Amino acid sequence: MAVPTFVDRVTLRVSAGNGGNGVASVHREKFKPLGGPDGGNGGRGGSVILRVDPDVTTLIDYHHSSHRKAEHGRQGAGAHRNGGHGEDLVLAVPDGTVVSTADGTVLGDLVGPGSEMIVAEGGRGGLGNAALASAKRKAPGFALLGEPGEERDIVLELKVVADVGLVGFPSAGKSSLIAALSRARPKIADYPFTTLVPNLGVVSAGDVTFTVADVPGLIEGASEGRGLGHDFLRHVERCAALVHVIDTATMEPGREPIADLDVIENELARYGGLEDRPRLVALNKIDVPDGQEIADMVVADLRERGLRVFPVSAASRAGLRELSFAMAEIVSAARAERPAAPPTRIVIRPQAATGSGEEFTVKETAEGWRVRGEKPERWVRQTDFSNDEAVGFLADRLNRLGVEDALVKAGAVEGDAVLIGHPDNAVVFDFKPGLDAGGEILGRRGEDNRFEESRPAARRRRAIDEAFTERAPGETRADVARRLAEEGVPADMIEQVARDRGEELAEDWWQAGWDDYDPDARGGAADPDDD
Ligand SMILES: Nc1nc2c(ncn2[C@@H]2O[C@H](COP(=O)(O)OP(=O)(O)OP(=O)(O)O)[C@@H](O)[C@H]2O)c(=O)[nH]1
Ligand SMILES: [Mg+2]
Repeated sequence: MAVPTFVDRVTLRVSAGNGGNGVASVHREKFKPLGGPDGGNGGRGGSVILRVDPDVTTLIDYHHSSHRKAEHGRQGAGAHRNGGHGEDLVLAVPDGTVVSTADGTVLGDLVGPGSEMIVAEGGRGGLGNAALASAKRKAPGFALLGEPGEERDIVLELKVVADVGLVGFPSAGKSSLIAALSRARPKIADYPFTTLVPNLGVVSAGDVTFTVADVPGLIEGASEGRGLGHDFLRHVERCAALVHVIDTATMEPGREPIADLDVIENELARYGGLEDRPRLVALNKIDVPDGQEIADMVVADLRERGLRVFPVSAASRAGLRELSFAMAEIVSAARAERPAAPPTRIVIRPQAATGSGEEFTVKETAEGWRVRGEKPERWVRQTDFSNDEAVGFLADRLNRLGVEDALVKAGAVEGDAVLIGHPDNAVVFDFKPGLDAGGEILGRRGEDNRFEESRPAARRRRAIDEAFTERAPGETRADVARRLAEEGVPADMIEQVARDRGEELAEDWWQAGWDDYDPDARGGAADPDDD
């Protein structure tokens, strides 16, 4: 298999899996008509993860298929069964992949085999009603929805992390050498700056396999950014060893091998930080008669400087074997000396929607009061708005966070629109402040969602009365009473309505089926987001 064209930049859409929904279920058993809530939690959605794989050298796969999705989490079920997690999608990327947003913000730089980065986090699973139970809300008749997985566009860019960097003047034959040593097929031409982005070749010599980067040509002043200097030097920085590629056959005035070497070394020195890299010298183009002559003239001088020098020809392949084995040697030495850096692990956390470190913000807009914040927005996503109790639970959560207080303080009055979330997909509520500070506030536009303390007593009595009247076949009065109690209706109110209707409720009507269920044993912490 030929190494494909080097691809060093690609835009990719990544979609994490949605979290599974939690489930509302009540334990039922023969002779125990009413058990505790036993709805399991939804599973977490799979995340999309980038991981450096040393066997991958290009980003070409992502050109062919540029939208990648992880698996969704599965729903919870009764009997405390939690839904399975969605499988993470792990995408193999080359060492040195830089990840950024479409607008150029760098999110991370993956260097070192095994380094990884979560680029889209799977949605959390929703809690089932078992997990939502508390002393106050003994058997919630609702569960939380799973959250959608993250989705974003990312730009992957390969910044070479090669074992060996080839450095030299433009047209010295760096790309030609890479092509001769490996299966890489970079562009080769007889004009300077043919190579604009680094090429990477995989070279084997004996039992050592290593990567060689062919990078843009270097000229005097490169350390100050002349030519493609800076780009070039940034790539070289990541190489463990350097090979000077020197053109022995150049006709340009003022150019000769030792002067060329000095110019390049001077630029490397001015860029800094490269002093410790071992170096080799390849005197290229000895197939040209003049080139061979010049090489013979300078070899001794260069060796006197303590350099290992290899007269070679990318064209005739003369000297390439010796050069590649010398490269393998210094690569092995460098690897032995510098154990691989521990892999990095980066997680892109979504930006806090408020950007202020506060839990939420309230702003007045033309459409109404806009509430932004990680928690309020997540809670809204988790809410099943077709379930009154679930909406009530949301209202409680928002209250405890202080959203109502903040709205009142900001000047919101009853009937104002309140929008929670991003302008594109906000949920709109009518503001309806509670009578006391701790009272609940929010219902969805046009609905009164609560079946708890908020309802006027008369309406609640009517609802209880209805529940008794509409008793299902086989359901006893005690069953109805227990169901209502589970829904949070105060026991004395149920008893009162039952008495008014002339229904007889046994003394211990509220006990049956509860023996295996102790909400307080769960610490009564119904809301995992409450500290
Ligand atoms: N005769 C001969 N020509 C060579 C040899 N190696 C490279 N060349 C020629 O030199 C020219 C430049 O080669 P490249 O490999 O593109 O040089 P480069 O160093 O990658 O150049 P830039 O990418 O511009 O920095 C091309 O015309 C090659 O054919 C060689 O060993 N012998
Ligand atoms: Mg080149």
